[in-house]
Amino acid sequence: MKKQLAQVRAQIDALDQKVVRILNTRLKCAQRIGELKRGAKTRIYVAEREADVLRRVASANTGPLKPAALQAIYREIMSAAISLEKPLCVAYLGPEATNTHAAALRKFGSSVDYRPMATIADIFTAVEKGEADYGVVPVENSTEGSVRDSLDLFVETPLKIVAELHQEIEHTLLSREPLAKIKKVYSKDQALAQCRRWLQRHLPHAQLVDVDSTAYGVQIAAKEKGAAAIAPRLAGERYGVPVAATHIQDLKNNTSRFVFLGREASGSAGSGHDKTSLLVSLHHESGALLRALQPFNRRKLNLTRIESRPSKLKPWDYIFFLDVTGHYDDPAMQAALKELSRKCPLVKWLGSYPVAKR
Ligand SMILES: O=C(O)C(=O)C[C@]1(C(=O)O)C=C[C@@H](O)C=C1
Repeated sequence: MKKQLAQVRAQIDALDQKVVRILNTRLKCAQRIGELKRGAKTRIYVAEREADVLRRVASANTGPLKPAALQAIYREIMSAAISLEKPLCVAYLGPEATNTHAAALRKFGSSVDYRPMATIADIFTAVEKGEADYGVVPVENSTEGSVRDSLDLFVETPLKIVAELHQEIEHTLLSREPLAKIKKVYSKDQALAQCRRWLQRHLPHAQLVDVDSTAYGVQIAAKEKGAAAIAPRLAGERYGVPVAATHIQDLKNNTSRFVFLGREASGSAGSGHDKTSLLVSLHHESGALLRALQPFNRRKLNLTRIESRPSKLKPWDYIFFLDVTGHYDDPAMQAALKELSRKCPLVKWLGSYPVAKR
């Protein structure tokens, strides 16, 4: 057995040499692409190309490599490629170890720079001002629905959505105290709401305190007597707060959708499997919403989401967020948008980007 083990390990050693050589050859190609992009002043991160690369390698995979492992490996390879093309900075809702941080790492890998921001509004501002190249914000959750803080910021921002990601969210109660001694639970409003029933059952007398992020709640719970936080388990490890209870979200498969914001929209070619996000306001007349949706329906453009928010300009005046399958530059989408613009006082294109796997 010892001899056989040594033989197979020698085989692995030889293969590793080859893998490293091939990786470096691939990275040299990325460096060349970087030169070309810098010369032409075009985008370094190209979501639609990454989606294409991931599709190609997935279809070449005959196993035993698992699809998720292949995807994670390629995430890191492309992250290394990006960092050789140009140092990129991604702003996320900090401090470290929030769910938004995890989503950012899953999208951009570990070779780019990350910048924690105190609030969701700060993420928009950092990208708008060019202090970060991209920003990541949560937009909706399968248990609690829309993240209002994020949606409202889309009204004013010139930024475009360049990518999306679905991430399963598991909540952990972190505290230095046993359950019986917990008087306050700190977390982001969305996380508190996703654990509402568990909190009623196990901590009915605790005060629930809404703070700017889950990991910020953990920083408070690290210092305050009688305090706990709802956050990712990793945040407990990061800030030295022990686990008091795990899997406390009310629904299994609790998933959040994150979007990535950039100053430049994704390319006109698209990935072939894209989604377009829009913000629309309507005239106050009966049937206005129906008429606004007809241009998509007639062209068989699938409406995957509609969400209303108060316009904040007048009471009972609303704006609508629409997600439609297809790319902004598709002829059918262009025709639908032209028609929509004739019917609505405001149509704002928020971005077109590859549809993420759920
Ligand atoms: O094809 C490009 O535009 C590249 O920069 C290369 C590459 C890759 O490593 O495959 C890296 C970053 C981009 O986001 C997309 C793809």
